Amino acid sequence: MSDSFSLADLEAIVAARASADAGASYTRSLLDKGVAKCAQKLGEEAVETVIAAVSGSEKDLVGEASDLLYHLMVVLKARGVSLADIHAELARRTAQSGLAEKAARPTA
Ligand SMILES: N=c1c2ncn([C@@H]3O[C@H](COP(=O)(O)OP(=O)(O)OP(=O)(O)O)[C@@H](O)[C@H]3O)c2ncn1[C@@H]1O[C@H](COP(=O)(O)O)[C@@H](O)[C@H]1O
Repeated sequence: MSDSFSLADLEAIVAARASADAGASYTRSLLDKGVAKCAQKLGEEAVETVIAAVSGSEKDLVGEASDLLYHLMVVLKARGVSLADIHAELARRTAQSGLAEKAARPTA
């Protein structure tokens, strides 16, 4: 299972749980609170991931990064953005290196 588990599987789980009973699903209860609450949780998990990256163990980082990706999938669901949208944007960016993109930005 874990060898083949992907973000697409997590996206499908989040989509399925969005219509589950709120009392039986953390995902549904979070979505019911609205996008601002989902985004707040994403921000908290991002900070916890940063702390784990700087001073936690590898196990801590794996755990916090997993929480972060789950909460990102919930926020994308709350906003109606699909993983396919993200894949398309990432694919578009492969045409240019990050450094070239940074250099081409208009100066403020
Ligand atoms: N991957 C996850 C996942 N990662 C983290 N979490 C939950 O995210 C929450 C965040 O952790 P916190 O310590 O901030 O929790 P908390 O303080 O209780 O949260 P709040 O009360 O502030 O919302 C915890 O309750 C975790 O269990 C997740 N909940 C669900 N999933 C996936 O979603 C599936 C469906 O879950 P349900 O929607 O609950 O059925 C699960 O089988 C998993 O595959």
